[in-house]
Amino acid sequence: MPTLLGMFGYTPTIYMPKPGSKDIYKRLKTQCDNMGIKTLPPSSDAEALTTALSSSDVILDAIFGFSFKGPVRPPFDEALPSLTNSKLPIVSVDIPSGWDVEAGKIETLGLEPDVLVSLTAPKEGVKLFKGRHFLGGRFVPKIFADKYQLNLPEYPSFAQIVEFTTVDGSHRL
Ligand SMILES: NC(=O)C1=CN([C@@H]2O[C@H](COP(=O)(O)OP(=O)(O)OC[C@H]3O[C@@H](n4cnc5c(N)ncnc54)[C@H](O)[C@@H]3O)[C@@H](O)[C@H]2O)[C@@H](O)CC1
Repeated sequence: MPTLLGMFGYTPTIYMPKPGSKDIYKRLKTQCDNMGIKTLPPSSDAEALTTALSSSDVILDAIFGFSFKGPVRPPFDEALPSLTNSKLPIVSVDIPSGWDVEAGKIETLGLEPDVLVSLTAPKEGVKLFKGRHFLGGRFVPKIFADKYQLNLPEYPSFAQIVEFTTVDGSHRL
């Protein structure tokens, strides 16, 4: 994601307090370095994050994924409140960080994003999400969507993203 943002002319700063040990994380970090995208130095406190937030416009939350299980351990137990307290708009990827994939926001530290971009299909835990809600990841074959009654919205034309609408057809917010 940061590499795409860089290509579209944004200047993201990455918060990754513990360098990822998986090969995929290492390769993504190399791509970001090669594009001159800044990563905050690994740290166990949230000071650098708070400083970076003071000169940021929006938070793109991709900290925890659908396999997250609470409670939130350090250093994220400090980082999540810093993100919330910044009052910046938050866009979460797939599931807001700190939310349980099925039970939803059961952790008090869980983020309250303004926008959620669900991938492939919205997860059970975001049923009560009230902000703007988009769906991306347009690769579910109709046979699976029907079989599992995913009830996915129609993507217009060649779009790779679609916004969920309310029952009266208007967009949320
Ligand atoms: N894993 C996947 O297949 C995909 C992940 N995506 C997104 O990528 C982001 C990261 O997803 P991951 O699946 O890597 O996320 P995980 O929730 O598996 O882990 C992210 C990091 O958080 C740490 N962590 C997990 N539980 C914790 C807890 N309770 N307290 C403190 N630290 C904890 C893990 O050790 C890991 O370093 C998310 O926004 C997710 O939605 C999507 O972009 C696409 C597919």
